[in-house]
Amino acid sequence: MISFTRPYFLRKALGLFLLGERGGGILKIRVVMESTLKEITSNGDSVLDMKDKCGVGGGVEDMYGEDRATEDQPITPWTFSVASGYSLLRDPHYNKGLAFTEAERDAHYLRGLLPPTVLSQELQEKRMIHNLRQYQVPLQRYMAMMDLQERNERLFYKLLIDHVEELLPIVYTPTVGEACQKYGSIFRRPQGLFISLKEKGKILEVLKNWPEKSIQVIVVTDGERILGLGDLGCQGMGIPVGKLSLYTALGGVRPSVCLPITIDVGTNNQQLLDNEFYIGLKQKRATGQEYAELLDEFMSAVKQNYGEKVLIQFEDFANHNAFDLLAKYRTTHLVFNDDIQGTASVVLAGLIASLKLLGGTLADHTFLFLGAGEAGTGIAELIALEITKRTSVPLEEARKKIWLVDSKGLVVSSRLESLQHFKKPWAHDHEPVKELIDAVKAIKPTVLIGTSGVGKTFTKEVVETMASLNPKPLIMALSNPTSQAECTAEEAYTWSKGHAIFASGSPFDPFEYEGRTFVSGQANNAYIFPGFGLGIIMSGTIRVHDDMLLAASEALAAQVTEEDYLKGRIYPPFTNIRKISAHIAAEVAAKAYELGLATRLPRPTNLEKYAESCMYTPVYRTYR
Ligand SMILES: NC(=O)C1=CN([C@@H]2O[C@H](COP(=O)(O)OP(=O)(O)OC[C@H]3O[C@@H](n4cnc5c(N)ncnc54)[C@H](OP(=O)(O)O)[C@@H]3O)[C@@H](O)[C@H]2O)C=CC1
Ligand SMILES: CC(=O)C(=O)O
Ligand SMILES: [Mg+2]
Repeated sequence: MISFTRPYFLRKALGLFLLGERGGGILKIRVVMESTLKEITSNGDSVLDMKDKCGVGGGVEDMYGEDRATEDQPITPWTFSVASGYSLLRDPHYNKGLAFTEAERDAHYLRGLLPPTVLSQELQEKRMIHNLRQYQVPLQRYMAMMDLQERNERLFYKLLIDHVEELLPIVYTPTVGEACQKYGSIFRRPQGLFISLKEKGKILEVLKNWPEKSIQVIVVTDGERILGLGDLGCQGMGIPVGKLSLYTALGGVRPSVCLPITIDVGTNNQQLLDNEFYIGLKQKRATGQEYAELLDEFMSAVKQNYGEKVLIQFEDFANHNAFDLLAKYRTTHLVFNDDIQGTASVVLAGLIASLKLLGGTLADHTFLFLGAGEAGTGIAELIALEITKRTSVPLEEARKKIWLVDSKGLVVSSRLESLQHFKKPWAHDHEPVKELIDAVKAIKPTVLIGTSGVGKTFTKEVVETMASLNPKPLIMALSNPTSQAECTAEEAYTWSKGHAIFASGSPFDPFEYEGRTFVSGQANNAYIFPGFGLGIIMSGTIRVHDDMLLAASEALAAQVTEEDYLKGRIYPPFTNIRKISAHIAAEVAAKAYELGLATRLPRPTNLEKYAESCMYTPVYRTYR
């Protein structure tokens, strides 16, 4: 006997609804009128509810991506089959392990394939976290989490959501950095698509090899600047995988619509090229036209395969490509560079929040950055933009409050000729200064931000000087992973004698100084991109606009409570992140509607409730 799954909404045509039902390798299509929709569904949401919830591209009728291909555009014929028995246990989307009920074991040919005990998801979760805690080495925990993700997706996400503060440092920075460094050795099964130079001319076909057809978010890297660890080539795949698991866990974007991609154009990392276990192309990086052509083919193929409204997040590209890619595609595609834009938004949120502790307005402060790359100049520009919005000071003037130091020293006008284009707006008039400490003494910043990718660069003298210049110096050590942090929480609090307000890109444990416990915030774009992406998807937004980044910053800053301030933190804890993400999503979507960039019409009245209703929850579903 073939058992069929619950019907699901495929498309609406001529006022009728087409429902799909899967069973025994057969896709049954039923045509019904709207009035009968409620009757047809059994457990959980009605099909009508599903249809009204957020769908691909934020639209309703293309929920399964069927409508986005034009009539004359070739499509791939594909079929559904129902997993049952052994293959059901091997399917991470549907596997529930020992949580299959007696009835499900009967209906799905599972008898004898599982031991007799039936466990609840809660008990499975308790056992899993207990097992994870037995591992002393973070990389072992990472591997156990990845195994779980490949075995039982819902349990993975439930565990991650319920233990977010504990597990974020495992699936994300800092441990994901080590995982990328060792990716060749720990690689088991593909978790995303690898598109290398070998696939040139065939990228559309490669995209069609991915099992999911309706994709809403792609995180793509070319592996050249993985965190502050440099060029890790193809092994950078850990980053898109990790970022997308946060899209789901923190932002509630369904895992099936997320696609991690690594573009492999070679690597200039000689150690990897010499390593027999390296999994990528063993050649130096392609550059220039060869690189541009591959990226262009990729961008076109993505749009052709998934439509206008797929969000493409560029992640950990080196700055010599990142700015150009963003500039090239921001008017033709829905693109977002997390390192430039997401980081800017999260740091601006922290700065807005910190004004409660520091006093004054943003325009009253002076900012000094160590590092003038993607993160540094991205943040600098958004601060300047926010100042102009709030004060009507022209952008050029606002920029003068912001100074950057790169590997050659302070960015000043006498260096203008030789500066990369993204540094030029920051080349103010000043005599050359070589060292950071001298720049601190000369500029007298109230805020010091590290985006250099180089650890230990905020020395004792630097922090002490900041503390001598300011009653409450704001110090942000943003570089990841922990080994690359410009200073630790302990150093910031000790050297400033407990006066610093501190935040870092990778997390630090609370630190006790002279009887007071300081809880530093994590200034990481993980606060922003999941909610930002959700806001874009649910509203069917077609382009990213800077005002949406400002809206996200203000939404995040508004979530910092008195209790957080008392502990010295300028970011809320991650424990509330799903509520925070819904709030960010709502504000981002509201801005998109205001700007006329949102296509999901009519606009839902209560965007925050709508965002919450769109969010994936990983509790097990009942199988009939
Ligand atoms: N917390 C967060 O959410 C995020 C953190 N980051 C972290 O920020 C770091 C930088 O990333 P990104 O901006 O993309 O990298 P880039 O390579 O674009 O920029 C690095 C900048 O640091 C400068 N630099 C390097 N070494 C030194 C040094 N010894 N002294 C002074 N300046 C130096 C470089 O100078 P030059 O231009 O002269 O080469 C460059 O301007 C990484 O560690 C990354 O993990 C990034 C994004 C988000
Ligand atoms: C957090 C992040 O995106 C980075 O360090 O690159
Ligand atoms: Mg990044």
